[in-house]
Amino acid sequence: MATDLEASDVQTAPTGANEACQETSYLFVKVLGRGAFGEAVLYRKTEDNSLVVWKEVNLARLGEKERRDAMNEVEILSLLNNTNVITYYNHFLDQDTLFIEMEYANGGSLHDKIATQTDLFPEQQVRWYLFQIASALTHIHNYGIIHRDVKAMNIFMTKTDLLKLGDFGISKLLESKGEMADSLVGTPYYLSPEIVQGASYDQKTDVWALGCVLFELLTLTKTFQATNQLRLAYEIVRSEQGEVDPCFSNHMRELVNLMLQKEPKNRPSTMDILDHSVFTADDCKANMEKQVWELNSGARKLRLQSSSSVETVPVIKSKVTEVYQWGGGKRTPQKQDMFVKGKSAIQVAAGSAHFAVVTMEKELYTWANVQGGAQIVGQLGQGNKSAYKAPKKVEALEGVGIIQASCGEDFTLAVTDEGQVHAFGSDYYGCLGCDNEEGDEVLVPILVDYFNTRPVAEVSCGQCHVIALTRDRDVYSWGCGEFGRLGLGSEDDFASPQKVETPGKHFIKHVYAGSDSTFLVTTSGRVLACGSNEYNKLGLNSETSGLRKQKPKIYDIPCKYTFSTVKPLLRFNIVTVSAGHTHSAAIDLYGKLYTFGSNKYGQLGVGDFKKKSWICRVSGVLTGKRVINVTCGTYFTVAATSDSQVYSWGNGANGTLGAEFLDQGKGPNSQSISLPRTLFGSLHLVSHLSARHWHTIAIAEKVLNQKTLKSRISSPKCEKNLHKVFVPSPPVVEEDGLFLDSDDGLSKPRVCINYLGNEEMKDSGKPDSPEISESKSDWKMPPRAKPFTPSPVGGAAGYSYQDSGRPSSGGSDRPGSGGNREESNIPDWLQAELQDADFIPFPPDVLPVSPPIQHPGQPGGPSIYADMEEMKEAENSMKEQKLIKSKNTEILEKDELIALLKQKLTDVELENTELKEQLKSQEKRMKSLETQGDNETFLQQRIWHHIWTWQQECGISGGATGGDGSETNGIEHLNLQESE
Ligand SMILES: Nc1ncnc2c1ncn2[C@@H]1O[C@H](COP(=O)(O)OP(=O)(O)OP(=O)(O)O)[C@@H](O)[C@H]1O
Repeated sequence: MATDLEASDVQTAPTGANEACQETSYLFVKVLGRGAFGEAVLYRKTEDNSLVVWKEVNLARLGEKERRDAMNEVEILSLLNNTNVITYYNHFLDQDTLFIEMEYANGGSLHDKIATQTDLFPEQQVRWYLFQIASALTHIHNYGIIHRDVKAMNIFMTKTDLLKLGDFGISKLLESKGEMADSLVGTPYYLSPEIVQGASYDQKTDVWALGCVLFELLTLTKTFQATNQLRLAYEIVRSEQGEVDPCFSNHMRELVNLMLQKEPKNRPSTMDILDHSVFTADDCKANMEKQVWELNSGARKLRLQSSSSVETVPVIKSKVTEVYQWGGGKRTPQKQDMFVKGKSAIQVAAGSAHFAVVTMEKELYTWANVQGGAQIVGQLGQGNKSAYKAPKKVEALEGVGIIQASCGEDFTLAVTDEGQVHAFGSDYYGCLGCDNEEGDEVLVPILVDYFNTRPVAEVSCGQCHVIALTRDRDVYSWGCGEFGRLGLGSEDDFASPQKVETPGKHFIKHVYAGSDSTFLVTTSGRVLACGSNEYNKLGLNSETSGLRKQKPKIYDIPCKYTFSTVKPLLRFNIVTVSAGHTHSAAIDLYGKLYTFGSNKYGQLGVGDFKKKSWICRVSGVLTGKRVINVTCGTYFTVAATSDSQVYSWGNGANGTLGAEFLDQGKGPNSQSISLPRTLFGSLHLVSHLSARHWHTIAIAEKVLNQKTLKSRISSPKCEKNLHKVFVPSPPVVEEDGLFLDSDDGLSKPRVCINYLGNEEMKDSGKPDSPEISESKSDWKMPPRAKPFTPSPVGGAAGYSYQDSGRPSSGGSDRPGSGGNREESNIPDWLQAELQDADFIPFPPDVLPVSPPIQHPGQPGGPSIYADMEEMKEAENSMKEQKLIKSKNTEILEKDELIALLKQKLTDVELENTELKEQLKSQEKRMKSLETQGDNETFLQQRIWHHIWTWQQECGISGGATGGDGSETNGIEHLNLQESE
C-alpha cells in the first residue's frame, strides 16, 4: 500500500533539477588561499547567511595514497564535534575534485598570530591558547584519532580568540587506541623523534607537536631549526630545545619540557596537560572551560536561534499522569484508566497492532488494537493469542524489573534493570535474537542469552529488525536485513545479535529503528543512518548549487548498507530522532524540530504537500517553542512541546491525528493537514510518545493549572547580543572521564533573561585577572559574558506572565516588553522567583525525554528513574516555594495583570513618541548636512551611525547603514517600521 500511495514521490538517481536545486545555496565571497592540492574558498550560505569554507581538493594529480588521505580528512572531520575543532558540514566528489564544506574561522591562523607578535605573549594568553589546543586534541584522541599534523598553521583562530584545530589531511583513524601507526608523515619542524626515526607512534606524537607549538608561543621561535632537513632531523632526535624566558612560571617551563621529552611514554597525555598545575591553579581551567563555551555558544546561537524568540517555562502546579492512545479507528485520544497512581507509566511503545507500557514499578503491560486482519502471535507475552483490549500485566515477567520496552510490528522486546533482554511474539525474521530456536511464534517472554554478559542500555524495534545499545556503548542489530537496515554491510538477515561497526570511535547515545531503516545518535549530537533512504527519509541525499566550477547537483542515495553520517544534520546538535515509514524527524539541543522524507500527506509539517529534497525546519506554531518529544507514524507526525501542548499533522485517516477533521475537503489530501495542529483541548505535558503504523500512544501529564513565564531569549533584533544573554553551564565530564562537548545533549544551557539596553549587556572588555592587566602586551581575555543576576529592583525585565489554564499564544513580541530594568513593573514574588537560579533557568524539559539509558558505571539505576527523582524533588521544592510565596501570589489577580500591561503599553507609547521626535530632528540635521557638500561626509557618517545605534537599541530591524557604505536608507526603513 505504501508503495502505491507514494509512487509519485519516488526519486530517481540522478535527480533532475527541481525547484530547490535551482536556488543558489552558496554565494562566492573570496578565495582564502591555495594549498598543495587546491584552494579554500569562502562562501556565504544563503540558507542562514553563515560563512562557510569549501575546500576544493584536486584529486587528479594525487597518488592513490594522497587520495585516500583526502577522503580520510573528510571522514574524520564528520565524526568530530568540538568547540576547538573546525566543524565539518558536507562533502562530495565531483569527478576529480573533492569538495569539502567546513566551518570558517575568521581570525587567521596561530602561525600568523605568532609571526606578527613582537613582544613575548603574556603567560595567561599562552595558557589560553594551550588550553584550547589541548582540549581539541583530547577530543580527537578520545575518538581514537591522531592528528599527525599539529602545527601553528593548522590552528585557526576566530576574531574572539577562539582556536580551532583544522586540516586533518593526514590524520589517521586508529582502529584501537593501543594501535601504533607506522607511516611516515608530518611537517619537518614539528616532527616527533619517533617519526624521524621511523619508529611506530601513537597519540603522543601530537603531544610532541603541541610541545613545539607551545615552545613557539613562549619564545616566538621554532623549537628546532636547521639549515637543512638532515640537520633538523638530527636536532629533533637530540631533543634539546632552547631555553624559555624566565619571565614564565616554573609550571609552564616544566610543562613544555615534559611535552618535549624524547621518549613518548615520558610525555604527558593531553588530559594530563589539562590537569597540570599550569591549569589547576586559581580555578584557571574551570574559567577557561566556561570561557570557551561562552564564546562558542554565542556564535552558535546566532546561527541556530535566529527565529526563536520566546522561551516558555511552564510551572506545573498539579498534574496527573495518564496514558492515551489514538489512531487505528480511535479518532480522539482514549485514556487507559489502568495507569493511575501506584502504576504510573514511565515509558510507552506502539506496535502495528499492540502496545506496551512500562510502569514506575518496573512492570510491563501489553494490550492489542487489532484491525484489518492483524493477528496476535505472542507479541503481548501473555502466553496465548488473545487480543486483550485493555492493558494486562505480563505475568511471566513478575519479579523482573523492566525499565524499557519496544514494539516491532508483531513482536516485543523488554530490557531489565540489570541489562538483560526479554523477547516475545513473531520470530519470523529472527527478531527475538535466539537463533530461531523457539519456533516462529513465542507466546511467553524468553531471555536473549547473548546479552547476559553484555548488559543492554536500550533497544529499539523496527518493523522486522532490532537495534540494541549496550551499556558499553556497543551497537548490535538483528532481524531482517533488507535495504541494509542492520548496518552490517549487506542485506542478509540475522536471527541473533550482530555487532555493528560504526565509523570511528563513536560514542553512541541512542539507537532508533524505523520500519526499514536505523538511526544512531552520538553523544556529540551527530546522527548516523543506514537502511532504506526512500523519499530521502534518512536525509542522506545532498545537493549543492552556487559553488564555482560546479553545476547544481543532487546526490540521490537509495539505501545504505553501513552507517553513514547524515550530513545535512551536521549543522545541528541532535539529541532525539524518530524514524517513520516514509519520513523522519529530529530534535536538536535547542528543541527545534527538523523533518525530512516524504511530504505527500504534509507529514513534514511545513504547510504544503510538495516534495522536499532537503531537511525542513518545522516552524509555524512551533516557532519559539521547545519541542521535547516527536514520533513519526506511517504518514503522520506527533510532537509535544515544553509548554504542555501536543501537536499532530499529516494524514489523519483512521484517526491517526487524534482529532476530528472539520475541514475535510476532496482529493488525495482531504484527510491531511500540513501544519501542526493542537490535539488536546487542554494542557498536557508529554513525557513519552510512540507511534507505529497508524497508532500513537503517549504518556501525558495533565496540567491542571499552569503559570507561564515567558522570556525573550533571542530574536532577530537582539541577536547581536545573544552571546551575552546565555549563561553557560560548565562542560560536562562523563563518568568515564571523557569530555563531552558543551553542546552535547547532556549539558544544560542556562537561559537567562536580558534585553537590549540593559546594563548587563555591556562588555566589560577588561582582563580577567590581575595577571593579565600587568602583562607586557595589551592582550586581554576575550570579551566575556557577564552572568546575568537578576537585580532585586526590576531585575526581571523581559518577563511577561500569565496565570491561566491555557498556554500563551507563544512568540508574541510585544513592543516595549524589554524595557529598562530600573523601570520594571514585575511584581516582587516574580522577581524573587527569578533570582532562584535553579528554578527559572533550568526548565525540567531542557532535555527531551528519551528512552531510558543507563550510562556505564552510573549508580542508582536508569536515568529515567533519576529523572523521576529529580522531578519529585523539583515538585517538592516548588511546593515549598509556593508556601513562601503564597502571600505574594495574591497580587496575581487578573486586574493587577491588566493594569501592569496597560502601564507597560503606555510606557512604550511614550518611548515611541520620544523616539519619533528624536528621529525627526536627526532627519532635519542630516538633510541640512547633505546640502553642505562632500567635505561633510564624515559628519553624515556619524549621524548615520547614531541612527543605526538607536535602531539597534530600540530593537528596530533593518537599521540604517548608509553611512558606512550600504545601500539602504535608514530613515525610510524606520518610518516603515513605525507605520507598521
Ligand atoms: N576553515 C578555515 N577557516 C579559515 N581559513 C581557512 C580554513 N581552511 C583553510 N583556510 C585558509 O585557506 C588557505 C588555504 O588552505 P588549504 O587548507 O587549502 O591549504 P594549506 O593548509 O595552506 O595547505 P595544505 O592543505 O596543502 O596543507 C590557508 O591560508 C588557510 O589558512
